[in-house]
Amino acid sequence: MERLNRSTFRDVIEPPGTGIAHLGLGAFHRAHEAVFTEDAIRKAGGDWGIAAVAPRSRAVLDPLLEQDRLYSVLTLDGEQVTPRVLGVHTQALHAASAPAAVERLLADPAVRIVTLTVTEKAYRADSGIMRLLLAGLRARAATQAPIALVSCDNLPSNGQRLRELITPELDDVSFIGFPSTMVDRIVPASTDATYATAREVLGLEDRACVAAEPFNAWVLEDDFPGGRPAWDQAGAVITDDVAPWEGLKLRALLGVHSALAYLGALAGARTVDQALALPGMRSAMERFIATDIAPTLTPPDGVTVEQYGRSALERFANAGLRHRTLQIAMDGSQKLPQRLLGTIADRRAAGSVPVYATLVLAAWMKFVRGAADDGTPLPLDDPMADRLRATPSLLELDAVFPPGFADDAELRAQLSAWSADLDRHGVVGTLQALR
Ligand SMILES: NC(=O)c1ccc[n+]([C@@H]2O[C@H](COP(=O)([O-])OP(=O)(O)OC[C@H]3O[C@@H](n4cnc5c(N)ncnc54)[C@H](O)[C@@H]3O)[C@@H](O)[C@H]2O)c1
Ligand SMILES: O=P(O)(O)OC[C@@H](O)[C@@H](O)[C@H](O)[C@H](O)CO
Repeated sequence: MERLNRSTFRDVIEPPGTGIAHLGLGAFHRAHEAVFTEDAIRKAGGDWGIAAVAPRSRAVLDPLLEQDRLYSVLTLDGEQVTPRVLGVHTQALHAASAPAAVERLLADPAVRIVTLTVTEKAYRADSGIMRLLLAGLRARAATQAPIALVSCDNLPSNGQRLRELITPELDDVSFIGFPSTMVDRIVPASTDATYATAREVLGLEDRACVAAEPFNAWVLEDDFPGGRPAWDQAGAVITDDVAPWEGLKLRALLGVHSALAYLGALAGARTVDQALALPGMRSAMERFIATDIAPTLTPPDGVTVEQYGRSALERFANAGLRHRTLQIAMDGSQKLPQRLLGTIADRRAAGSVPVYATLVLAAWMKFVRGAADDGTPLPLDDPMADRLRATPSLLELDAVFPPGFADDAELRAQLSAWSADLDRHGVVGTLQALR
């Protein structure tokens, strides 16, 4: 079968120039920012082509280069597949082997935006990608060409987080904007089944394709000193304050996603939709949202947490996505603080013990121990894996847990009760007893 490229597929955009450097050439960027940006260029023009930077692995970079940087996004709605070929990438670079080229890109005044999807664990001044970003910004200081650094990672106040990371390392940040953003589209890692679907629907071999759900959302603060694509004309929401959206997403969507990942993985569910279909799971998740999460959030005007949570559950039920529970379960030590532990801390401060949230925490603790309910080994893919496995009382890890958790007798009692239930009855037995 022929390969997807600019000769085999001609009806595709070719941006007139590069205005964005993107760090983190993973699945998410290809189905989210790239789609918004291509739509914005189609609607309003602009030299906003994207130079994508793969920090370490060449697994996406090489196929993309072989395909003239074209790839498809396969939108999956149950059994229905809608393909779309994107051509918004003007360059693709490898940071690990060509750091000087990336540094030049970041210093280039024509590039006015740097976006990032580098996962939670890369947000440290000493991570390789941050050091490279800092080197590029130091080189850029010579021209002071205005630029926005836009985190598209699932972190609270992600713009502020970047600002706090970057500011102490540079003499001058006056030419840099740090808008916070809320990004939302479920984009599972591609598998052989994804490549097979692409072959079927495109009639071409596409080794850089990604599959995604129909839903796609982006809320951004407007802090772009060098301008930005007309993302608003492509459906993005530009706001003064992203915090209410962020809180909702982190706790009512991602908190529930992680809950399904840990409870599901323990029960032997391979995918999120399978986890949600376990007996008792949906009603437990509805109660987790209504009883534990909702009281901790002030949602944006016109939205209720329960409504938002119900729509999140509908999205998780999309069987076409086959999003693996073990993928979402990765890096729990980096994800749970913003997805779950904030909810627990807020409920404890209000004098309540959040029963469903502590069940999820007990499930993560059992997951860390490495065996499913039927004894099947579970992998612990986490930058703190060694410390997690070596620590007898996880609540004492202050790199993960907020202060006060370790000494909270009521919280400990609820957690022990759930741990005993999970050990004795497994996830399904525990959930069924809740009904
Ligand atoms: N996939 C989704 O559904 C989704 C949705 C919303 C937000 N996000 C955000 O995007 C991030 C990436 O998701 P993805 O699906 O693209 O994952 P992915 O595994 O496909 O890609 C991860 C990217 O991050 C880079 N990376 C990983 N660890 C790094 C490190 N220590 N230093 C520098 N770079 C590193 C990888 O090289 C890769 O380019 C997530 O962590 C999340 O914050 C993902
Ligand atoms: O991408 P991760 O690994 O940080 O988290 C896995 C999922 O929970 C997450 O990617 C969601 O699918 C996404 O954030 C929905 O917008």
